[in-house]
Amino acid sequence: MSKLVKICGLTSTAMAREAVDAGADMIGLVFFEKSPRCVEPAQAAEIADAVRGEVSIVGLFVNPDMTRLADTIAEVPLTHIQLHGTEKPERVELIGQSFGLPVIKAIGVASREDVAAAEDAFAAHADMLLFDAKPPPYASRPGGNGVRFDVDILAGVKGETPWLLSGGLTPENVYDAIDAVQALAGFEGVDVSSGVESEPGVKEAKLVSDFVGAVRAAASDYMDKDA
Ligand SMILES: O=C(O)c1ccccc1NCC(=O)[C@H](O)[C@H](O)COP(=O)(O)O
Repeated sequence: MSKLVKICGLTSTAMAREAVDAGADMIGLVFFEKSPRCVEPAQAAEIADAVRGEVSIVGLFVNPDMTRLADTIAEVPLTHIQLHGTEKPERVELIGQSFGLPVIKAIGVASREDVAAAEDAFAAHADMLLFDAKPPPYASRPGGNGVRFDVDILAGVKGETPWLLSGGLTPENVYDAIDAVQALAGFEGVDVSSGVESEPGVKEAKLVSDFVGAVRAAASDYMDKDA
């Protein structure tokens, strides 16, 4: 089955067009001031309008208040909200209900226990989970750090809530990463930011297209093996 590809942290309409033309399913717009990928709502609206209807448009927030969410969503109609902070399960659910949008809850994981705890806590409250590496101690942001985690820790995932794999993925390593998790319950796709950039905030068309190509190849080889 085809897997979702989310390209996160787009900062221009040209990058969004390249991501869509490469075959991405979701694009992420970062509304976190400390990120080099942060976009103002007006800029985000332009980017979203350029590809609306062709791709899901995910707004990424870190511990947002309701006013911030409401103001942003009024200016930039989104298809999904991604929460990448320390939001609690009830808060995740409240945000989803308040805005009538599916919520992707990002979780930094480093052990099997982290994965199990995240599933137990958020299964009934989030529409999708995004397993990411924990940010390194020097990081100025909770995600988009290009850091990998050992995907073997996902082996016991229950998968009641669909999930995306992220954290340090690149066109070179995403095939093997998918191969390792492809058969796991709930695996829905992958998310990338740093690995398809020439510098933070600047996506490189060739890297994006190589990344999507590697994801499609991994899914198709898996189906062939399974047949
Ligand atoms: O991308 C950012 O700058 C960012 C800032 C604050 C919170 C989350 C952020 N990115 C989250 C993403 O969805 C990334 O795609 C994910 O963490 C993977 O990033 P990378 O390891 O760089 O591929």
